[in-house]
Amino acid sequence: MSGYIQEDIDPEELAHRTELASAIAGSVRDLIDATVRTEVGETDIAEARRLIAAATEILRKDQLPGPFGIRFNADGTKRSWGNAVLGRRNPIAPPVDIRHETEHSWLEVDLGPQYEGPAGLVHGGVLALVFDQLLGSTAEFQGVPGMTGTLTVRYRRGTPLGPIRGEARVDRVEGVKTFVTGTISVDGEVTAESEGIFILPRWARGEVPEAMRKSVGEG
Ligand SMILES: CCCCCCCCCCCC(=O)SCCNC(=O)CCNC(=O)[C@H](O)C(C)(C)COP(=O)(O)OP(=O)(O)OC[C@H]1O[C@@H](n2cnc3c(N)ncnc32)[C@H](O)[C@@H]1OP(=O)(O)O
Repeated sequence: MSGYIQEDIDPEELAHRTELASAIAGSVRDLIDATVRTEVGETDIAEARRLIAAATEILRKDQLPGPFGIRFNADGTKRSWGNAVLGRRNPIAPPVDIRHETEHSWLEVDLGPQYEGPAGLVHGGVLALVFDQLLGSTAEFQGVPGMTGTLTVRYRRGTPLGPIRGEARVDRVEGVKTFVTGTISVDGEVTAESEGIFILPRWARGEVPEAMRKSVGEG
């Protein structure tokens, strides 16, 4: 499966690259927030655009020919830096850190004004995005990974922008299908719930490298 790249990098160098990735993405996240909420006038907008164009030109000096993909060391250590939810180097990603316990997985993340849907509330598609990753990662961690076949979300009440908590657990496994359920809550109150069916695709059912197989559905 293309897009999965084995790329052995020694731990010290990897820590350095991770720091750089997080730093540039953090700066751009700040820029996104500043852009959404700016009230400055035409002159400042023109000046900001000139500086952004200069920064873009610097980053364009050396680019990947396509998306980042999923890169892993021989030991299975994985980098999904382009992932829309987890991606360390993707300013679109909050980014989310998913924690795995024996029975369940969880995350806490602050969703700011760039994720707005209804006034002051998180966009429903963004919540679906977070669920997709949380539930998919939960299936992967439990050793029953898959790609999202079906994801349903029930929005029980509006989710205010700000800190949210997500939790998920595997409900059951039927053959190649893993059923995962989860909730998103704010201040202990559930605002949305979800069920996902994660299916181990045909290409991953045979002999594929373990690190790649473990990545299916995790991103
Ligand atoms: C490439 C990089 C990877 C790695 C990708 C990693 C990135 C992941 C990022 C986070 C998660 C995502 O967003 S994933 C991206 C969004 N999802 C996708 O793009 C998936 C697109 N769809 C597909 O690739 C495929 O349709 C699959 C894998 C879902 C299923 O195809 P398949 O593998 O051929 O399945 P098949 O053998 O026919 O069926 C197996 C069983 O599942 C049932 N089944 C089949 N489809 C569905 C379905 N949509 N919803 C429910 N159930 C279904 C069948 O009835 C059958 O049940 P029974 O007869 O056994 O009872």
